[in-house]
Amino acid sequence: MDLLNTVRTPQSGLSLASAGRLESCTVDDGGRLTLTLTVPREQAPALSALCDEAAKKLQTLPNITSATIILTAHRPAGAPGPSAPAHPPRQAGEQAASPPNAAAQSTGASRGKAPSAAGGHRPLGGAPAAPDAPVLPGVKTIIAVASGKGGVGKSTTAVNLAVGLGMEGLKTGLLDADIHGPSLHRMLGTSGKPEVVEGRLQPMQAWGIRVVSLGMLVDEKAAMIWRGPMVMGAINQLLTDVDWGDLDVMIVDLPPGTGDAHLSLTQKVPLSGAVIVSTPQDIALIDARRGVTMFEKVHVPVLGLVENMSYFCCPNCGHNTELFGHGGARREAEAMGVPFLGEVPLLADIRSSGDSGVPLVIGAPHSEGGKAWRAIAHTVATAVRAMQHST
Ligand SMILES: Nc1ncnc2c1ncn2[C@@H]1O[C@H](COP(=O)(O)OP(=O)(O)OP(=O)(O)O)[C@@H](O)[C@H]1O
Repeated sequence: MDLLNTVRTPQSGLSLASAGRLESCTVDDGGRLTLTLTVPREQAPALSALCDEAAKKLQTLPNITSATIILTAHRPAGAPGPSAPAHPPRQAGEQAASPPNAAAQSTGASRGKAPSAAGGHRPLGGAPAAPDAPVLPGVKTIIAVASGKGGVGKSTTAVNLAVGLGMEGLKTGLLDADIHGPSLHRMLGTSGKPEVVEGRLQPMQAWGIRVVSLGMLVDEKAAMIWRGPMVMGAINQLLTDVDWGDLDVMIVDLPPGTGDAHLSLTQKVPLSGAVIVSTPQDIALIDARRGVTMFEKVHVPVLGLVENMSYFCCPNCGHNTELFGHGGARREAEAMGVPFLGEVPLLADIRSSGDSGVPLVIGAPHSEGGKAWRAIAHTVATAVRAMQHST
């Protein structure tokens, strides 16, 4: 905080330490420091201009290899709506996550839809939102991949589905909105940071698709402790500050459950459909049912349920063991009147493909898991094409 106090605005002499409240401070094993500060909304533009210099000062601390400052802004008392990140994460000496004028862009409203009374975002300064301007004008279809419960293979499904859709000939993007546990960059084997061109983040390319994950931009430990408004602001930025270009379909990997990210996404973009992933286990299915109900409430059609970890096929003897039961998701889909998209077995090569950064549909397309996911991708591609022809 002493170091932050040495960097002040020329006009009013404000510093990040004097005007901001420290929310969190983490240092990872590599010496990467991430500070999160809440600042008064009206001072956010002036204070965000100090972040680069302040981050450079922090980098001079012993054992610190890089420093990132994240500002979140409070609305003035009485103003409607939540607070939101005041500018994208900024690292000393790095441009990747800090497009110029980001304070005005970061809450996305300059290109986004009008803020809704239920918690939409406003720009921190600059032009007001264009009421009906679409957020992703070049993206024809947006599909969310969700699960009621964590660890059921939602991200693995999102990756193989997105790459599989690319293999089906659709121009595909993948947005990692699993803010508290972004993992897609690892599953796709991307490294380094996305470039910034003319103030807009460029998606990275992997296995024929475009991808952006918060894991490419900030320290994962910092994102894990973000609260609701910060999560919503970060998702807004990943939608509006990224140059997604023209896409046939965008897959959005949501966090597990039915929380802030889901709300933010459904308010911000017109979702064409949702794919829900579950294991056959009862407890996972109860949560999957909640997910289906949530999407139905916000009028997003559920394209179907995927049963992951459906059975374990022993690589030695070929015997199938139904570790979490079997067929539960198919029965649940029938009971809820939503399509069943297919079952994917529990296989060691699925786990290792996630760790190696080569999705199974690429690395072993003819394996049992590869075939299962290609079939699911084919069904979703058919649904996407049908939706596009009907509009
Ligand atoms: N069918 C499968 N067979 C073997 N391993 C799998 C399978 N599906 C997923 N896994 C492994 O299980 C772990 C969790 O998967 P994944 O990260 O996709 O789950 P998730 O639902 O996205 O979790 P969370 O939402 O909590 O981040 C990963 O290590 C992944 O490789």
